[in-house]
Amino acid sequence: MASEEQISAIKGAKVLMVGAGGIGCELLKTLALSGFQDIHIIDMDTIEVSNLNRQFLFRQSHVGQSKAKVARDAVLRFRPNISITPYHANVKESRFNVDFYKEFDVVLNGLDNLDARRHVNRLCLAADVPLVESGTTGFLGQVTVHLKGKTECYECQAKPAPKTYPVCTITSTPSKFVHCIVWAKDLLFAKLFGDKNLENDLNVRSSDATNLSEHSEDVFECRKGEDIEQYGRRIYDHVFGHNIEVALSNEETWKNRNKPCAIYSKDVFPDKLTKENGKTEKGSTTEDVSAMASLGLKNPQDVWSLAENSRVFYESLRLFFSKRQKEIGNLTFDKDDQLAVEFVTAAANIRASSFGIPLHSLFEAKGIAGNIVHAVATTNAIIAGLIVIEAIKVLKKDSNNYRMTYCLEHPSKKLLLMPVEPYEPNKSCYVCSETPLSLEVNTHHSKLRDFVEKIVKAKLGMNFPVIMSGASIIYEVGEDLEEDMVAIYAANLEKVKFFFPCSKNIKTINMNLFSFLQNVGLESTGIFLLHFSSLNYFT
Ligand SMILES: Nc1ncnc2c1ncn2[C@@H]1O[C@H](COP(=O)(O)OP(=O)(O)OP(=O)(O)O)[C@@H](O)[C@H]1O
Ligand SMILES: [Zn+2]
Repeated sequence: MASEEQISAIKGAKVLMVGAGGIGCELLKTLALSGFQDIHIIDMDTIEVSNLNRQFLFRQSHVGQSKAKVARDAVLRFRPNISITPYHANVKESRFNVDFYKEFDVVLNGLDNLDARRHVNRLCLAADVPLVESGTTGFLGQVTVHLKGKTECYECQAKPAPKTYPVCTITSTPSKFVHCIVWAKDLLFAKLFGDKNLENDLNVRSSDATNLSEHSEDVFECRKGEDIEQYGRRIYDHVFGHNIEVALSNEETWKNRNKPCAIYSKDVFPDKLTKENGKTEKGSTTEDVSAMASLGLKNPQDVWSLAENSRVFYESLRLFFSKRQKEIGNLTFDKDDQLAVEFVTAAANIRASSFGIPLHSLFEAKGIAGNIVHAVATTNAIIAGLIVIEAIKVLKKDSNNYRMTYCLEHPSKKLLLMPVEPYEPNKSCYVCSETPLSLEVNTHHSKLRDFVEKIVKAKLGMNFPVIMSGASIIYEVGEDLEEDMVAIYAANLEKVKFFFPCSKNIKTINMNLFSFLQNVGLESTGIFLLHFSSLNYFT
């Protein structure tokens, strides 16, 4: 039973929820049932069929509609007198600024990605609003409380980087199915359907005997007069045949490894592919276009033979070029894109077959390709309950009792929920502390672009950096910049030794990154130190 004090804290509170997915649906319901009366909710997504098994506020008829709006309507049906304000929007939009955050007593995150979490963390710090952060993966979950100056912020501890694999394992010596998936998804799929200008480690030159005269052309481009079947066969033979033979020619590589075998289309494809595969043209929308459907393959849990994978490979390629041509050049792999999953599954299996690695079903391949750990609705419900418990403590300013709680898969000391006292802020956190952060950059080689892209944006997560040298802006990102300024900034990005000052003395450049004030001290050695002072977020 809630005490009088709790009830009045809840009733008077204005809360912001970010995310109306698995955790968000549970959270909105629990907040409403706990007596919260003024809830704002931001979610940028629309409802997908795959959400329905656990995001219980949504029904089949809602597919395609805003999650935030449908979640609101569903909850108002059983709590008609409370106020729920939905925003079908990205939380990173500029309208959700410090002033917007300041209106709330507490912010509750039910997000699924680091980028948005970091963004909300920084705005909560800037607005000095407490944040209750959460996450689940299968049976695991956690809820943490972040209060400026009192507890660590979301970014005080470095987050483990997603698993990566050495490039040579992916391109030359795969030994696990996941290596074949990464190859199919990040190299082959990206090369065929993604941005052609992006760097890619896949061998792009062909030295196939039929084409000696056109040696320099990109083998992944469709040639003049070539029909889609010829193109598909050529790609197949190049990546699964020719490239493997080239790899085999390097004897050293295979001394202590099993040799792969080259696979050519003529050995696995029936003669007239197009006729056989082209008979059914199901599907008119992007979501409906499916190689499995047109080939009559029904069960995504079946493991296909090499021949079946080869047919899916060709058919999905053909469907991309015939039904989704407009998207080619801009596609990135998406685990919810059926045709993309079919292509990647087939390509990974053919490669696996070549390297003697066991083949997998589309269902398994999709899980690996999308880094999917199947969501557990119960974990989301438990986590949502814990978020509300912490939110109430925040509202009562009961900071001595804040807890970070971990939801475990197996009991530890007979407990499945492990509460821990929150940690103190990390004194060297560049986001919430005032301690400068030092970075070393080799100014002889680094372009301003390297600095902006690799450090400021990728590493530090600054979305709209404004970089100043003395009083002048040398780089800026923004929606309403003049064209000539955009051109000047673009030119600045390409400058090497940009950081070399005219004078040999240490020079200070004021860096205003997302209105972060920063100083750059330059040393005459060509290495400079960057001092961050994160006092003035978003001011
Ligand atoms: N930048 C953002 N702005 C607003 N909402 C966001 C942002 N990033 C993620 N979200 C929302 O956070 C929610 C996270 O929910 P959840 O983890 O259940 O993911 P999902 O996309 O619904 O399901 P799944 O990824 O498991 O298929 C999603 O509804 C997503 O739209
Ligand atoms: Zn911090």
